[in-house]
Amino acid sequence: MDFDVVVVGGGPVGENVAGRTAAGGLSTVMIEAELVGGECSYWACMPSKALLRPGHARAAAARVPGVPVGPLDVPAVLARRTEFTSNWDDSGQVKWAEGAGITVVRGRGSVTGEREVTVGSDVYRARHAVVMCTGSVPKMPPLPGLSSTPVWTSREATSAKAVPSSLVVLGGGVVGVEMAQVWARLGSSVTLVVSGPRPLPRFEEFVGPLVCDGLRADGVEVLLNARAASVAPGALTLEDGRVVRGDEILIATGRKPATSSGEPLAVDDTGLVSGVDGRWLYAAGDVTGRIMLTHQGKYEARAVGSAILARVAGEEPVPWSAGAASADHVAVPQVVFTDPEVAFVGRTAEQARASGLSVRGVDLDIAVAGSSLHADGYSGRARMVVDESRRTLVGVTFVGQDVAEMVHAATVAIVGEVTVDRLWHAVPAYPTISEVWLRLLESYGL
Ligand SMILES: Cc1cc2nc3c(=O)[nH]c(=O)nc-3n(C[C@H](O)[C@H](O)[C@H](O)COP(=O)(O)OP(=O)(O)OC[C@H]3O[C@@H](n4cnc5c(N)ncnc54)[C@H](O)[C@@H]3O)c2cc1C
Ligand SMILES: NC(=O)c1ccc[n+]([C@@H]2O[C@H](COP(=O)([O-])OP(=O)(O)OC[C@H]3O[C@@H](n4cnc5c(N)ncnc54)[C@H](O)[C@@H]3O)[C@@H](O)[C@H]2O)c1
Repeated sequence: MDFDVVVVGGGPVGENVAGRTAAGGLSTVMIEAELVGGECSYWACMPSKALLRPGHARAAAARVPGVPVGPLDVPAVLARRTEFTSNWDDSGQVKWAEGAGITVVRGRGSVTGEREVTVGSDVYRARHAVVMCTGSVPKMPPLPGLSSTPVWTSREATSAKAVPSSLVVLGGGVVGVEMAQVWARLGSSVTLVVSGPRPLPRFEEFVGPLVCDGLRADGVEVLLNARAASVAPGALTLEDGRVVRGDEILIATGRKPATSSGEPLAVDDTGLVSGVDGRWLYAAGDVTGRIMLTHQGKYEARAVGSAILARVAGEEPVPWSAGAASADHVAVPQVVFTDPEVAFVGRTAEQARASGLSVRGVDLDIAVAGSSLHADGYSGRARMVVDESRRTLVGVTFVGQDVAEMVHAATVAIVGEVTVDRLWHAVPAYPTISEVWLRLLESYGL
C-alpha cells in the first residue's frame, strides 16, 4: 500500500505529525501497536495528573480558613482518573484521527527497507517520508532479583484500581516524586528511595529539598543517598544493608527510547534522522531522546509535519520557522505537578554557565500580596537567570503552590528574547502571585 507519509506510533507525537501532514493534503497512514493516544493518554500525563489534582485541591482548601475539608474520596478519585483514560479505550482518538483524514492501522510496524514499513504481512511504502514516533519504555536498573520480582512501573502506578497499603518508590525523578505524593495522599504508606542527595537533580539545586519537604509533610519517608542493592518480592535492600518493605515496589528510574537497541534516533531540528541517505526517515518525540515531554514532542511533531510539507513544495526549513524545532535547545518548559509545584523553563544557572554564558541568578522567596492571599503561610521560591551580556532571560524556576501557570510568561520572555529593561514594563496584575516578577526585576537592579 502506498501513502505519501507513513507514521509509526500513534502517541501524542505521531498523532500530531499525521494530523499536520494530512491537513496539508498528503495521504497519511498511522500505525499503532497498542492504543491510539499513546503512553501520555493512558499511563502517563493524563492519569497521573488526574490522580494528583484532587489532593492538591484538598490541600489548597485546607490552607484557607473557612473552607470545610474532609478526607479524599478514594473511589471517586480513582474513577475520575479512569474517566480521563476513557477506561483505556481509544475509540475516541481513533475517531478523531479518521475524521482528520488519517488512515489508522493497528499493529507493530518495523522499517524493512528504504521508505518501507512492514506490519505483519502488510507492507506500507512512503512516497515522501516515514516518521518514527514510537516513544519510550521504562529503563530498568541492573538490580539483582528484579527479573524474578513483580514490580510496578509507571503503567501500574497510574492505572492501579486500589491503594496499596504500602509502596516503595525507587528513583527520585519526576515519576518518582509525583507518584509518591499521589499514593501517599490516597492513604498508602510510601517510602521514596533516592540515590543522590536530593530528588529532581536536573532542576535548580533548591528545587529537590523543597519538594522533599512537601512529600515529608504528606507522610512520605524520603531516603536520600540510598542506593539499592537488590530486590525481592515486597522488599528492597539498600547497599548499607537496610531493608525497605512495601506491598508494591515502583521502579521509576527513567525511560529509554522505544527502538530495538534502546538507543535514541538522533535527529536534526527538522526531525531528519542522522546518517540516513535520501532524506526520507524522520523521528520525533521520546524516541529521539532529545526531550521526553509531551508538549515538546508535539512541538517537534508540528515541526516535522511542516518540514515534510515544505520539502514536498521544494522549500528548505530555516531555524525558528514552523519546520524547525529550534526552541528545543533554549526554551523547554516543564512542570512537576507535586505540591509544591515546580515550574521551570530554559536552563538552570549551572547549565547556562556550562554552556559558556555569563549569567547572574536572582533568587527570592515567593512572598507577595497575591501569594499571601492565595494560601495562609504560603511558601515558595523563585530564581531568574539572566544572560548578562544580552540582558535577556535564559532560565526561570518557580516552586510553590499553583505556580504551574506562571511558567508560560517566562517561556514567552525567553523565546521572545525580551530584555529585562523591556520586561520591566510588563506589569503583573495586583494581587497575583505573578507580582514576584516585579520583585525579581527589582532584585536584579531595575
Ligand atoms: C508517569 C508519567 C507521567 C508523565 N507526565 C508527563 C506530563 O505531565 N507532562 C509531559 O509533558 N510529559 C509527561 N510524561 C512524558 C510523556 O508521557 C511522553 O513524553 C510522551 O508520551 C511522549 O509521546 P510519544 O508520542 O513520543 O510517545 P508515546 O506516548 O510513548 O507513544 C508512542 C506510541 O507508539 C506506539 N509504538 C511503539 N512502537 C511501535 C511500533 N513498532 N509500531 C507501532 N506502534 C508503536 C506505542 O504503542 C505508543 O502508543 C510522563 C511520562 C510518564 C511515564
Ligand atoms: N510532569 C512531567 O513533566 C513529567 C512527569 C513524569 C514523567 N515525565 C518525564 O518522563 C520521563 C521519565 O521520568 P522518570 O522520572 O522515570 O525519569 P527521570 O530520568 O526524570 O528520573 C529517573 C531518576 O531515577 C534515578 N535513578 C536512575 N537509576 C537509579 C537506580 N538504579 N537507583 C535509584 N535511582 C536511580 C535517576 O538519578 C533519576 O533521578 C522523564 O523524561 C520525565 O521528564 C515528565
